[in-house]
Amino acid sequence: METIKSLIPDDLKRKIGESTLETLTTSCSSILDSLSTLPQFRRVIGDLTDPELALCRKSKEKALDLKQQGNASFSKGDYAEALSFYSQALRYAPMTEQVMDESFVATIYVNRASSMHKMGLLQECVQDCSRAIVLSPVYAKAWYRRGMGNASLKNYVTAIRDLETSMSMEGSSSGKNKIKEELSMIMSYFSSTNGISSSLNDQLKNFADIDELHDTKLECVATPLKGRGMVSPNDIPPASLLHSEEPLSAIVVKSCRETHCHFCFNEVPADVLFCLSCTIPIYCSQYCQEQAGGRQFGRRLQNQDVYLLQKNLSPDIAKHVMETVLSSHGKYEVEYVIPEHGHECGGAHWPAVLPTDVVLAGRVMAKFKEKGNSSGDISMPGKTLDFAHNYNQIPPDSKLELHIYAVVLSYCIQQYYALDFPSVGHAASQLILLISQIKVNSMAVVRMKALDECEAFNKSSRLSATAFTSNLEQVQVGQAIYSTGSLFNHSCQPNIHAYFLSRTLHLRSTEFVPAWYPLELSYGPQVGQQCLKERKELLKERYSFNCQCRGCSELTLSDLVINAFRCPQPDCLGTVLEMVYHKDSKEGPVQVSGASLRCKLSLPVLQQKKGVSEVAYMLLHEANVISHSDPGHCLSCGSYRDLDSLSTSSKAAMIAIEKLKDPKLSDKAPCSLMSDALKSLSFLRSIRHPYSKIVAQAEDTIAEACIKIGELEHAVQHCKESIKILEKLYGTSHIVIAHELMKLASIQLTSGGSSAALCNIARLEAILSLYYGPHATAIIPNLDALRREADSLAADIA
Ligand SMILES: C[S@@+](CC[C@H](N)C(=O)[O-])C[C@H]1O[C@@H](n2cnc3c(N)ncnc32)[C@H](O)[C@@H]1O
Repeated sequence: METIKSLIPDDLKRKIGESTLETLTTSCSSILDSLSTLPQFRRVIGDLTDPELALCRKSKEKALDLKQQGNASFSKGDYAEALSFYSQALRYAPMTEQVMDESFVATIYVNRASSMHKMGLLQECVQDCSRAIVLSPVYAKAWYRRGMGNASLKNYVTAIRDLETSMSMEGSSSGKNKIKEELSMIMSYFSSTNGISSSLNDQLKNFADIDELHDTKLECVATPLKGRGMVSPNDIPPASLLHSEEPLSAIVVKSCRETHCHFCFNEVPADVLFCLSCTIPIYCSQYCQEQAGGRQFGRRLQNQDVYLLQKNLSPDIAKHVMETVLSSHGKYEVEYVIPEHGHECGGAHWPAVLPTDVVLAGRVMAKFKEKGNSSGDISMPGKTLDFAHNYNQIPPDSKLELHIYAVVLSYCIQQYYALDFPSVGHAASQLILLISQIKVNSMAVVRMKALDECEAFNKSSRLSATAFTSNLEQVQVGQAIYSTGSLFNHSCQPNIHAYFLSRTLHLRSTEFVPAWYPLELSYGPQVGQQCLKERKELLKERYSFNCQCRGCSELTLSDLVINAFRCPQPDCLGTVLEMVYHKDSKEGPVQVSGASLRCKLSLPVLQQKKGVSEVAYMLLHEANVISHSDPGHCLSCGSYRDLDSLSTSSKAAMIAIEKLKDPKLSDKAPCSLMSDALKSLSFLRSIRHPYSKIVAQAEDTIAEACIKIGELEHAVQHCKESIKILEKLYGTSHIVIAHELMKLASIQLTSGGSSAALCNIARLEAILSLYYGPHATAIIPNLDALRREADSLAADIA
């Protein structure tokens, strides 16, 4: 990007920076004229799109080398390392029908299956064997390993069939004898267990998704301040599932490229699959592989295969082979989908290099192209997608980047479709609008992250105090654009909650919403999380709009206390702020200003010692209050504090407390560190407002440290203090409170406070069902384990 930027003359940069929707076509024509003639630009495009230079090409030599390294690791007993080498070998092995060496790929699958069998990954082992069998139905070793995997899974009937099949295909007599031995052992075990088996299907049933019916009507209406928005003509009760939707297009984020499926965004299992044509995407299953790549895995049984099988094998065995191959192939209903990654892997690596937003725009464009847009006009989506783009509000430097990326993307896509991208400004301007639409409307697909301690907890049969010692974290795994989802506006005090199962968006009401009232979700910032000023800045920077939500047009209690100091008067709960809020002179949103602006409160009003929320209300709603209060004065009684020195000492106290987080300290935190932290906490309490978020964070950090050193009673106290503050900032039914309750309940369960824990678990369940309904178990890591523990305790108490 920087190379191309440097090639653009300064006057053109200025013209682009000042461009508006009206002048976009002209600025695009100018950049096309300027770049297309430059040899350096042609070289950059060549590097990105020339298959000969691509870094993502398959290579049988590399696959062979990796397979051998896998064999070496297997021989020395390092099965995890072997698994990783075999996976990399599969990544590089050519797999398209024309060039695939089927027996080579089948061997790697079986070798990987053997490593997984050794590691106890039994289902994954059986799956890899089935993949090998699809490629090479008469491969005796694949049947043998599948039989052994099924036997370990106690699927004895199938295991016996697999081993019989293997025996009938095995050429060597020593090999046949070995299989015979295994077979007789499994048969005798099978008869001794009376044929009890747990089939894979039985286990998979547990994962069935719960589908809720919902018939909420949604309508898109024009709003005075936020463009279009969504409402319902009916009253909506809390916790109603309002909407579910598949994305128009989606892409995995760069940080998750090696860990999460590039189609559904779930973490990949040990038997990870790869793109058949290039080495970039990874998939969790054949289904995702086909949806993204658009090609069938392996090959289907041909007529001559069937003939040969029937000729060479007994009818029973031939039937078992055909059923296995067909069930591995025909597991999913094949519907025509436009492959998401199909147009990207023609031997070029631009999808791995360009920013996520730009590649996502390319995906949307390719979908429109493949949906039968025969005109060859690849600039259609910008016109067709009816989404906001906010082009005029975008900062000048971002406009320049958009121009460059639009030109680069058009060359990349052009290479795959062998189209002549119209080298006119209008086409490029449509692409710019499409990328801007993606920036404004795409959503971050997120997952709740389980922490390391939680994993340990899951494995142990009894609850451990370290189970939920850290907060659950939301991590972004993908970026996706949804047709209806994009019409919901943002609120810092949302009344609906968005979450994702795989890549499907779900929207659920978190409170009662009357008919025709705006249904709004949060694009990120929320009241309680940051103060008004920070929220507004973030939305402006990330989405280029000035937030007009209910949380930003009325000053809330949370905004007045979140970063506040406490009043120096011991009996006053007033708040001392570093900045001053005032209402805009025009009837409109709250403006936030720095120290120079005055608060509109008269001294008599201040002297009445109003509560914080009353003061907040008057501050903005009573036109006659006059401003004479500088920052540093209590909003209730007017008393003064020196904020400069308080800020410095507050930061120093936080640093002392944060030292407890150092992972090197683990459970051996020296006493002096804890006593320093406790002194700092008590200092913070003396200067910060009792509802300040900084105090909540300090309480939380100390609670976690107390758990590490086994001081569970103290941990409970600090955790409770933190929750009390968070309730003031977010409200009592916010999802943040549920996460904290999860931690508190788990400590209480361990420290013997079982009835208090059960109460907290009941509260947490109520909040989770508001936000996630029956999907809570699928979303919140380890919730099931906590529920099991609570159930057994409830039974003990009863
Ligand atoms: C995802 S779109 C939502 C639908 C959009 N209002 C429309 O007409 O297409 C996001 C855009 O809606 C507007 N918007 C959403 N929430 C807003 C808010 N709280 N305040 C002001 N504008 C908002 C902004 O223009 C923003 O860039």
